[in-house]
Amino acid sequence: MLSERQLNHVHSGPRFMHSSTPSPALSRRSEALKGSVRVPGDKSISHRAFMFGGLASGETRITGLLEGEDVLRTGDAMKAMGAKIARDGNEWVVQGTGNGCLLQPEAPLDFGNAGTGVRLTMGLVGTYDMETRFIGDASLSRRPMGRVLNPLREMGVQVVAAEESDRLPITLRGPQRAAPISYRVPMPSAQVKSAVLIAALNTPGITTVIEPVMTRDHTEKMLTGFGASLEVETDGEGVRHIRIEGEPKLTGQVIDVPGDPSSAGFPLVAALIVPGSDVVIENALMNPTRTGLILTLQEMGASIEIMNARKAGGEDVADLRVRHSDLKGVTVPADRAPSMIDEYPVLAMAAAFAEGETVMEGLEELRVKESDRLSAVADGLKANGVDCTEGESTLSVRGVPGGKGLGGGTVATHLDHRIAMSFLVLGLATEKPVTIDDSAMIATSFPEFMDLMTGLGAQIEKEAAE
Ligand SMILES: O=C(O)C1=C[C@@H](OP(=O)(O)O)[C@@H](O)[C@H](O)C1
Ligand SMILES: C=C(OP(=O)(O)O)C(=O)O
Repeated sequence: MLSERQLNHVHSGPRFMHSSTPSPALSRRSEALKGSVRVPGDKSISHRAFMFGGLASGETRITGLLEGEDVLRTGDAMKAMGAKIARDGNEWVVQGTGNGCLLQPEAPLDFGNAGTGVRLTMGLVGTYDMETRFIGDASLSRRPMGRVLNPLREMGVQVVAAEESDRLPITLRGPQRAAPISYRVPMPSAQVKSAVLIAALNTPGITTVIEPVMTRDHTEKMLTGFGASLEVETDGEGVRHIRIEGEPKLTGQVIDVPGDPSSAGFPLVAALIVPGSDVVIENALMNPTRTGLILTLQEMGASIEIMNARKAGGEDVADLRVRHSDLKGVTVPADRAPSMIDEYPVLAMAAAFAEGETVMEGLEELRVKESDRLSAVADGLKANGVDCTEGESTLSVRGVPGGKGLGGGTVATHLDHRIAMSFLVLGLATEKPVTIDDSAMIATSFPEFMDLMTGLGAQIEKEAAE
């Protein structure tokens, strides 16, 4: 069910702002978690489903869409540029404008907290001969946008206005005819790769994106599904060369969005750390660019059974049976980071209960997420008695199996949904409760989080604000 806040969002467009009153929450040591759950649809695929559906000719029908605030804002942006989007029972129905036919929005596009939404949409509209203004909340306005603006500048896009160091609010003005480029992505980022590939949709000729380290490949797969001509070649060094032909005809599709493996990480880690737990998470996306958390937890000794592995809509999916496990610390190599980039906060919670030390390497990208996640995790762990060390791009956590003496602290979430959910998971197995200063941002990616977790037996409650 959509909340009133979400319905307003989709039906009347602009605009709620995150409430200025924080909504603290608390979790406490819980009895065994039991049951079977379905996590909401994958956020990355949901953003792209609205975006490509809104651009394609004809109708796109989407089931399993994540109805989180981030995705709904992408839907609003597509509507502001001419797409028609409506919910019809369990489906979302999108009538696209046709590739190359987006309209100039009348008001700034407000992406709230969503990095994916704003960065991919900058690619989408940057090459249009029109002016578009992008805004976001305090968290998004602190995040770097130069990583997307730089390749767009090479394609002929003008950055008419931006805050210092290419931060939001930003106004783009596209050229009459964009120039195709060959662009080597300087950091492992699916958002940057995707922004350039999407910009190529309104650019004549062949655009090439060179990706030294493979990141999630939803843009490549989905654009191909919508009819774009896209070729991927991996060279002897494992570097991917992605070539896309400009100005393709895109045609509406039927999309079934699988469960978000990043959201699955929360009930999954909760089941591992709460004694006696036995939980099934159904229909989780198992795309190999997204499964780093499962691999790492298995190396730590986690009991995660992958059941009913199958294909759905061109993606691997499976059900995961997770049972409480005695975990041991491991070293997580830097090259695994792209396949679990959003999962480090919740991995750190598992590490807090593992025997010995867990060392996570190659975490520099965590500093530019909704918050500086490296600091936010380290500070929250310390506030709850967990011994850890924050390096420039590393985090080491020394766990306490059983959680004795842990908890009792309040965590600053810095407008970051994953920090909020991770620490609520921590408190399910610490001796003392864990409090978070604000749970409101959970609605950006996992609106059902509280109900789903309490349904499994987790003791999580909202607290009255001070
Ligand atoms: O392309 C995407 O859908 C995403 C890419 C990742 O960001 P980066 O590209 O910044 O690594 C990830 O953190 C984000 O949650 C979703
Ligand atoms: C980093 C995330 O999202 P985004 O970059 O879209 O804000 C996330 O969901 O963890």
